[in-house]
Amino acid sequence: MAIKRVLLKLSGESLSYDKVSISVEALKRTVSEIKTVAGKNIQLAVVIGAGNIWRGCGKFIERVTADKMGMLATVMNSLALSDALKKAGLKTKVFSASGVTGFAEIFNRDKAINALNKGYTVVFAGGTGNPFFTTDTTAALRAAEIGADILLKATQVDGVYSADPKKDKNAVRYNSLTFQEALDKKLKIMDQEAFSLCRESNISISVFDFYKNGNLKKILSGKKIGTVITAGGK
Ligand SMILES: Nc1ncnc2c1ncn2[C@@H]1O[C@H](COP(=O)(O)OP(=O)(O)O)[C@@H](O)[C@H]1O
Ligand SMILES: O=c1ccn([C@@H]2O[C@H](COP(=O)(O)OP(=O)(O)O)[C@@H](O)[C@H]2O)c(=O)[nH]1
Repeated sequence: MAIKRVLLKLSGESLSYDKVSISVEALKRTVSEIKTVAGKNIQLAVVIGAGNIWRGCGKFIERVTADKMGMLATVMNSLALSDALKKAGLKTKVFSASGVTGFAEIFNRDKAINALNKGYTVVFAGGTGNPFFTTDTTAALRAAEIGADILLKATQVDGVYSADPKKDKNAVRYNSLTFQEALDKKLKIMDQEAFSLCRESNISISVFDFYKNGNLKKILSGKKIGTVITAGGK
């Protein structure tokens, strides 16, 4: 099946080189990767996390409040990304899960699909709007809502392994997996909720190393890199 509508999940660290802020150089690099695919027969929606701004707060601040801060931080990242994409010549729209009057339009599925059909790169901010969730689950949710053909999970590792490859040097990489296998093996590359949602909506997930230049384009050109997680067998 030809891929037309894509949900790209970026972690907040894709906008940062020091893991604690937004850096212009990291932002520019992320934008240049997105620019190689957006608008070229591909409808692109992006969910961006906020690990760069938020990580660590949870230890000091009560969970629900910390989660609200995390969601607000995704709004900041989304505004930064959207603005940088505009500077690079793309049309963009930001939709936020919760009302942030004056900053971004509130999420509306029909409006988001309409914008994608008109060639806008759409950025979904504010997570799901609820604490106790992550932006991985947000990505799966929005992918299902907009009827995305695939969810691309951009990470610092080159696929899904039998264990976290940053912690276990004996971890083995999978080329492909089923959702059932990912759930049964409790693979921590994404939340179990995200796997379940994608399985229900039959949306494949591709986990790939976003930090190698050209990988995003390669995946959308059909090159087999990273790990693909699907409903079907290996
Ligand atoms: N089974 C696994 N396979 C691959 N990565 C895993 C696995 N379990 C945990 N991880 C970790 O999950 C991380 C993905 O975290 P995330 O914050 O979403 O993206 P990023 O890679 O940008 O930090 C990887 O960097 C990796 O260290
Ligand atoms: O629906 C959501 C999405 C996000 N968050 C909060 O926002 C933080 C930032 O998102 P995430 O950790 O997914 O960012 P990433 O690791 O992708 O940069 C999360 O940890 C949560 O605290 C939340 O409460 N609900």
